[in-house]
Amino acid sequence: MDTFLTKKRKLPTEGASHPEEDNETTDVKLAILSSLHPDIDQSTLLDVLIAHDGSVAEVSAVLKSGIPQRKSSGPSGYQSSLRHFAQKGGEHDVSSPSKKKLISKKGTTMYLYDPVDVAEHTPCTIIHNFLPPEDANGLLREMLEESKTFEKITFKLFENVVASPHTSGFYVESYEEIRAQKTAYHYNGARLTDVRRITPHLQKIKPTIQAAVNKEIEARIATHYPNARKLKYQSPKPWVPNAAFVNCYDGPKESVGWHSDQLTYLGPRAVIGSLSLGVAREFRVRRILPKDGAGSDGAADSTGDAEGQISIHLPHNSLLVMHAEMQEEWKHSISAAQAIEPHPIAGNKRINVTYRHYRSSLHPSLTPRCKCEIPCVLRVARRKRDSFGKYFWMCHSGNLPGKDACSFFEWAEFDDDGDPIWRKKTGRPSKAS
Ligand SMILES: O=C(O)CCC(=O)C(=O)O
Ligand SMILES: [Fe+2]
Repeated sequence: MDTFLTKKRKLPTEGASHPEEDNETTDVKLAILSSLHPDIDQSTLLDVLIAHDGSVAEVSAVLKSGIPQRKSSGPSGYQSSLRHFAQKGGEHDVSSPSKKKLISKKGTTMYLYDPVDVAEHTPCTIIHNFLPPEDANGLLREMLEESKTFEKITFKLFENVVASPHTSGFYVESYEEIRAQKTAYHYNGARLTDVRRITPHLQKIKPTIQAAVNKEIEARIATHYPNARKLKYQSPKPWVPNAAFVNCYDGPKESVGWHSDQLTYLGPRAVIGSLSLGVAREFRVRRILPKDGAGSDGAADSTGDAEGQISIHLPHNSLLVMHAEMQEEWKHSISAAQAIEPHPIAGNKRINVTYRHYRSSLHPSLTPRCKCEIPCVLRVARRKRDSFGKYFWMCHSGNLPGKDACSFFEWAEFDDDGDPIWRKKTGRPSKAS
């Protein structure tokens, strides 16, 4: 358990009810709490401390009111819910997550383990022990074998070519699709060379993933979206994955930096089903706010990071659903770990499979081409309040070493279901199917 916690991290000082607590380090606070509550283990105390903005007095008061103890016999990563500890506003009001009192403050990380907490505080839902164990292990073994030939993705960062801090593979359903991926699709301005046919285990679990993700989407709409209706631009059709990206993180230092997933082929309000296998790691999410606008608590700053990070614990055989509000409004990452708990099958490795739905209406033969004659990338505006959330097409050859992006820019239009509307006469259909 301790392997997932960074004990040296600082807790928030703002909002502490006793100013004298401000200069205490986390370790000192934990030591105080430990001596007051010897029956509660340190990592649970740490989570409660974070949930209460680092206030020892507040935590102690809450704990005295009688708290269920952390179960030591649970699976790796099990923790009692924050619900037992954090006194939050609007806990039962799930219709609008924005109304809830935020307990993740700027500069801090809130650690979540319980699926109810994840659904409440993030744009994700998580299902633990998702597949029958033999299916999860079968897929893990298959992907560990596949990952021996995975490569790092290289991309241009300013003028340098850098390699992703993990390796990956990309799987589609047919040889025809492999050919299309290699000839028509572009990622960061370049074509993929390593595209693979879906494997027997990836294929076998696809219907289970599909059914679960659709169920989670329905539940999300019913409980979290205004008037219990799908979001504008979200597809009304059932989610049917037709591609899978597989990542392999070999050891605690392998990671993926802060990003949101490219919407070019998934379209607006995309939903992604993400299965974790092997070593448990931390998935971090943070909300993006316009740099010139105030956040929900009026605390926007120049980085747009007004609410702090939330860390979701991803154990072996857990399915994380990234919902329709995620890619546009949040960023995510897999942070490097201080230490990991080796997995009996995977050793130090974590395998992550993200199932995605590529929209036929966003096939690169239909989307705008820039002056470099490359199909454009679809982005969402996030810098300014006025244009926040608007989609646009732009050149992505600036991602290629030795090339600069051309000046192509076009606002993107979508119908209510997220399929593109083409108004200009550029040879594209007036409305793609
Ligand atoms: O490994 C994960 O859980 C996330 C991977 C990811 O964000 C991606 O492939 O885009
Ligand atoms: Fe991602």
